Amino acid sequence: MITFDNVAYSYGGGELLTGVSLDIAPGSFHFLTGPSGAGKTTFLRLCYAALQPTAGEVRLFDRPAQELGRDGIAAIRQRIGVVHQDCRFLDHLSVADNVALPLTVAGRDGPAARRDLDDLLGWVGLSKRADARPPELSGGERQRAALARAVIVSPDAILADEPTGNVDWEMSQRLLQLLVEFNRMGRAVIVATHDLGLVRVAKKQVPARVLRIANRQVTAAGADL
Ligand SMILES: Nc1ncnc2c1ncn2[C@@H]1O[C@H](COP(=O)(O)OP(=O)(O)OP(=O)(O)O)[C@@H](O)[C@H]1O
Repeated sequence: MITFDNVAYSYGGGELLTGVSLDIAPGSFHFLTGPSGAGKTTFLRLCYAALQPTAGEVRLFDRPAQELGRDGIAAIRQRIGVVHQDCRFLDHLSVADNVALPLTVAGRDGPAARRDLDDLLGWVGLSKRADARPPELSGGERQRAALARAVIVSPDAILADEPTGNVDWEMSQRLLQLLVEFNRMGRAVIVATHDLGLVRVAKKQVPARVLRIANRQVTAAGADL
C-alpha cells in the first residue's frame, strides 16, 4: 500500500534518511519510534506525498508518488488520513464543521454524511462538544477531534503523529483504543510516538510492528518492546 524503495530524504543539508526500503501493508499496525529530530514526521510526510524523496521511490497504492500530480495527491488524501502533531483547526468553525471539513472539501457533505458525522462524534466521545469552537477544547478533546477529522472520509490508512503527546495516561489509552478499533476494521495505522508504554499496551491487543528511526535508517525495533 505504502512502499519505500531505497528512499533518501534531505531538507537541503545532509541526508536525514537514507536507503529506506519497507512496505506498509493494508490492515497493518506500525509504531514509529526514535529520538527527537530523527525524522519521524518527515517519514510520515513521505508516506502521504507531502514530501517527495530526494532519491529512491515511494509508491502509494502502487503508483509512484513522484508521478501523482495534483489530482493524484488529492485522491491520496482521501485514502490516507493524517492526524498532525499540532492538530490544526479553523477556530471560527464549530468542532462538528471542522471534523466534517474533509467531506465538504470532497463535495460529499450530504444528509447521509451528516449522520455519519454524528456517529463519528459519538465514537470519539465529542457529541456534547459538537457546537464548541476548537479553542474551547481540552488537549485530549482536540486530539480526538483531529482523529475524527482524519477518519471521516473512511481512509484506508491513518497516520498519527504523536497523537498522545499532550494528554494524560487515561486519555492516551482512550485514543489508542480508537486507533486499535480503526485497525480492527481492516485499516492500516501508523503512529509516531515517544511513548514506549503506549507501544507495549498496544502490542497486547494488535500485532503491531515497531519501526525505529535513528542514524538515518529505519529498522525493526527489538522484540522486547
Ligand atoms: N522544513 C524543514 N526544513 C529544514 N529542516 C527541517 C524541516 N522540517 C524538519 N527539519 C529538520 O529535520 C529533522 C527531522 O525532523 P522531524 O520533524 O522529521 O523529526 P521527528 O523525529 O519527528 O522529531 P520529534 O520527535 O521532535 O517530533 C530535524 O532536525 C528538523 O529540524
